[in-house]
Amino acid sequence: MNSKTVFLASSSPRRQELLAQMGVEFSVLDAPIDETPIESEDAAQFVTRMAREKSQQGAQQLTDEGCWVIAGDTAIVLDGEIIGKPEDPSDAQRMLRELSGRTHQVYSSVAVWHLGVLEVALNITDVVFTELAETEIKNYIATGEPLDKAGGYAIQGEAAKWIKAINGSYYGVMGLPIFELNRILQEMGFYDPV
Ligand SMILES: Cc1cn([C@H]2C[C@H](O)[C@@H](COP(=O)(O)OP(=O)(O)OP(=O)(O)O)O2)c(=O)[nH]c1=O
Repeated sequence: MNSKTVFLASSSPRRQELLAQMGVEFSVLDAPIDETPIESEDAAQFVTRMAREKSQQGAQQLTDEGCWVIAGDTAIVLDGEIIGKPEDPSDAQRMLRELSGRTHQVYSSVAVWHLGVLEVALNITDVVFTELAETEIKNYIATGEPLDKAGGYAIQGEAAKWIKAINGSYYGVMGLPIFELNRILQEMGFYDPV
């Protein structure tokens, strides 16, 4: 049992579910930041900066330096271009048409803040999508599932049936690269020695 005080700076139910799956006990913090990419940065720089800023924002709300603050960010990358979350159903339709029959990358970062030290890791996973018919896209959008997800789909939801293969981390695609997070926590001395 680990008695550390942990905060997850995220409103994402997926990140909450995956951190709980790791066996970490935590409270949730709302850490809103400006999520606009800077023109000069690439996808890797963008998603790692987002996770860093979310965890720093969360840490600023706390008075106890000894707390642990975890945050993450997930973006879809197609032909080197970052695809964020759809703004509305027609934006989701545009994204799913673009992803149809192609392989894209999911960039998923995780950052941990503790005692003023910040560590960040990035997972990049290839996702192979089958060809999608217009009616499939329409019906999927009607479920509401795409709207709060990067790229307009959820691997853990109905979109699972369209994913031929992934090369990388399922948990990264879902929103929290668990393996990388565990490694950072080990390196930062989160776990009690056995
Ligand atoms: C690709 C993909 C993304 N997603 C989700 C994970 C994230 O919640 C979301 C990406 O948006 P993010 O901006 O990374 O996160 P968020 O706004 O949901 O939460 P917060 O910033 O407060 O931490 O997309 C899935 O649930 N399944 C998937 O297959």
